[in-house]
Amino acid sequence: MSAILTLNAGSSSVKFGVYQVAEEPVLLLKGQVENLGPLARMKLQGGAAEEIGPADHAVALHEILHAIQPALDGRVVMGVGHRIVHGGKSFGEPEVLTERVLAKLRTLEQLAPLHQPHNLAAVYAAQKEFPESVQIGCFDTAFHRGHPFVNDTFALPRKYYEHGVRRYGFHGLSYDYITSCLRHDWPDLYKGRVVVAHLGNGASMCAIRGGQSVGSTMGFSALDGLPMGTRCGQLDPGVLLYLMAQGMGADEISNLLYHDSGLKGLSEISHDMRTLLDSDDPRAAQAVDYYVFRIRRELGAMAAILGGIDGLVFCGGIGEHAAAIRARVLEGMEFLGLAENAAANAASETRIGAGATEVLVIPTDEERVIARSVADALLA
Ligand SMILES: Nc1ncnc2c1ncn2[C@@H]1O[C@H](COP(=O)(O)OP(=O)(O)O)[C@@H](O)[C@H]1O
Ligand SMILES: CC(=O)OP(=O)(O)O
Ligand SMILES: [Mg+2]
Repeated sequence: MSAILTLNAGSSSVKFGVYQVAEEPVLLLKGQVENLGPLARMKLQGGAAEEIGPADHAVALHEILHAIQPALDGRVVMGVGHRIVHGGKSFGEPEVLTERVLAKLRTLEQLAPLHQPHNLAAVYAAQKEFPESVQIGCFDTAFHRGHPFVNDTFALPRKYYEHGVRRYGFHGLSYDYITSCLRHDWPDLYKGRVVVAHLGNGASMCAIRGGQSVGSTMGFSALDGLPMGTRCGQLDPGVLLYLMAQGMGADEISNLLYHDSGLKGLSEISHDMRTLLDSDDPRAAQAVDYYVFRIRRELGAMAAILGGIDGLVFCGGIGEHAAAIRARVLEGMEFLGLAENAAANAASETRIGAGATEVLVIPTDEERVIARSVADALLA
């Protein structure tokens, strides 16, 4: 009997899944090491979170390889599927991770420093642990490769576009999963105009028409668009010029924008939405205000790109669990047909809208999208 393992190294967690190989893979075990840092937790689906002490991505991976043994129950891991955040302009489909492909992906590490090095480290670890298995890379950027030119470019001299300075967009595996749910359960919505808000530790929004991405708030790197746990979101490039003129170097600026900004930087308290919502510190309230303001602003932009919207979907850790944030995003949005069904929202039900535009909460499942791609490769 054979199995598929999926590994999804995010900026604050490593999520994993074990599946029985089948055209629609059968889930055997799912879990995550979350809150990476001094107080990381291992959480298996259906179980309570267990403190595992300090863990970075490497420790998390080690713990995961240990935790999956009972679920494998003697099954051989035939394929390991990896979330690879940046596929650059070359990769629009899942790829077998040969040495040639990996060499290309290493050149993109600088564009996604919170993810790409960890994604690739997981590949090397899996190659070692499961030498007989095929490694498949599934790219966050792939879902957006069909963007129209105006949404794929910056207004820089053309040669930069040719060199790959483009608006790639990310969270594509999540959008792919949400789109597959719409196709299955909400076929009319699938054919229509939908905005998906993936609000996790990283956050972005995507405009989807007929199942195809036509716009994303994220751009060249996973810094652009919405503010995130520790990332700044959209920033006037003049700020960077100013900081450089003040004597800050590239590494220092990178650290500022990726690690010390966003909710953490604005609140000076935490990157974690739960902590901020529980706090009565005015700085926490201001950070949340800014977060909501930017989501609402981008919602307007996405609706304009689509020429109106038929549905809004919330997903990601915050999108799935923070009813207060969803309520504030929907407030006063009647001009887009959006209204909140307060009881349904408070209970995080699937349908939380009370207006003409459908509003859904759909738990995303990047692991399943990865597992499907591995199954396709194994069964081809
Ligand atoms: N009940 C909750 N209320 C508010 N925010 C939550 C809740 N549960 C999780 N979150 C937020 O979700 C974030 C993690 O989202 P997730 O999508 O799992 O992260 P990642 O981007 O690492 O994949 C946490 O930083 C936390 O702020
Ligand atoms: C691309 C990105 O920001 O991913 P995550 O939300 O997992 O950090
Ligand atoms: Mg994530």
